[in-house]
Amino acid sequence: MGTILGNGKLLNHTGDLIPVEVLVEEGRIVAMGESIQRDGHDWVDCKGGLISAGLIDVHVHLREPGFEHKETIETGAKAAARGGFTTICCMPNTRPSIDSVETVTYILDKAREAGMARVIPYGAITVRQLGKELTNFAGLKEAGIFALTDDGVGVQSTAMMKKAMQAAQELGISIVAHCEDDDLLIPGAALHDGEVAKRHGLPGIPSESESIHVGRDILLAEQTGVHYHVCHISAKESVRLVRDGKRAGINVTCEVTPHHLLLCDEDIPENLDTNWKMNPPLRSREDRAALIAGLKDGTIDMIATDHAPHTAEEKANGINRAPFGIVGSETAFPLLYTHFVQTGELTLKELVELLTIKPAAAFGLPYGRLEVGAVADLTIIDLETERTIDPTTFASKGTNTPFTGWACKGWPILTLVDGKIVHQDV
Ligand SMILES: NC(=O)N[C@@H](CC(=O)O)C(=O)O
Ligand SMILES: [Zn+2]
Ligand SMILES: [Zn+2]
Repeated sequence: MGTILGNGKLLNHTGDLIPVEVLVEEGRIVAMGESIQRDGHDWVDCKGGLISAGLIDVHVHLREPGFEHKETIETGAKAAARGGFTTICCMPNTRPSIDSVETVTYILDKAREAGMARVIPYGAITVRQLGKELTNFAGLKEAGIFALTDDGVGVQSTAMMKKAMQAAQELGISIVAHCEDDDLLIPGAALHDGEVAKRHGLPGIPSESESIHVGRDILLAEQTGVHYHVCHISAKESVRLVRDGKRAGINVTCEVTPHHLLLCDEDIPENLDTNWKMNPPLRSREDRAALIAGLKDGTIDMIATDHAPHTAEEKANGINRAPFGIVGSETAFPLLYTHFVQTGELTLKELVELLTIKPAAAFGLPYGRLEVGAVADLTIIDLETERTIDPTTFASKGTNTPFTGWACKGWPILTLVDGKIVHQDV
């Protein structure tokens, strides 16, 4: 006995929406067609919504272990399921950081218990993310990490990064980088180093603090042959470097966040609401345009949220002292659908691919495809009903979003992981 997802729509090869039913049995998609024999199967009404392969988010912060007041694996994986994400990859800047087999195993166990989105942890590149000593890559790989990163901080030493890439390449693990050169940072800087920071009399975070690492690392990736992936790309120079790297045949990929695609520093409210403070910062209008251009021409491979929950108390510390980061799991698809697909900037097919098959392909994940035989990770999205973003309804512990009150369509109403319903709002 299986479950039929009925009354749904499928994006076909030409990008048209056609009626579809999907039969799920024992965690797999076993049939798809305009109409499937009832045969005593359960039947779930998709209410005319889009049936997509489950969304994949390669960049989230789940905060556990160590910062459970901000988020737990359970609340973060639930928030992801609510946002239509079936696979999420969690960052190692926890306490302890994810730099040992024990912590990887702890997270995988907790995630299994939660039974929400599938969670695949990153392993840290360096012990305690201090940039001094490489972690046990082979052990971490064996324990089940997604890839290696020190996200939260940049790897400052060029020699350390080169050593990491050589070792990762030999083991077939990707190196994922938070690109930030600390030498170029002014302590307390919270906004992009541009007109807006200047107008407020604040020190800025320069674009080069990101792009210098992007350039450095692409050259090292060329030398070492590793798959190198840039986190949350934000500056136009970084986009150019990735584009040039790809043209030169270097194995480089990158992600962009919904907030860097939707917002720029000019949008930050005059009161400097700390829900607009994130790392990297919202950059200039031209940077934002370069990100959109990069997304369209294939330079940018995927969209990832950088879901970074913090408590309201922490965020109440003023623009200089509040922590960097905003939540994203529960608003990503509706924001992107409303502001890129409905406006004609991207097709629905392009958006879905940027959140499914593109991240899966870049990292070799066996998910992201809607086809018979595939793992039944599925997301059903209501493309019609408009709702307003309301953080009080979030499953995440974090309510730190600049998008409160934004009216959107494209809300995920049903999420299945391994054929099991993990979110249902129909
Ligand atoms: N993006 C952020 O602004 N913050 C992240 C760290 C990170 O992604 O670098 C966090 O852990 O809060
Ligand atoms: Zn980062
Ligand atoms: Zn991050």
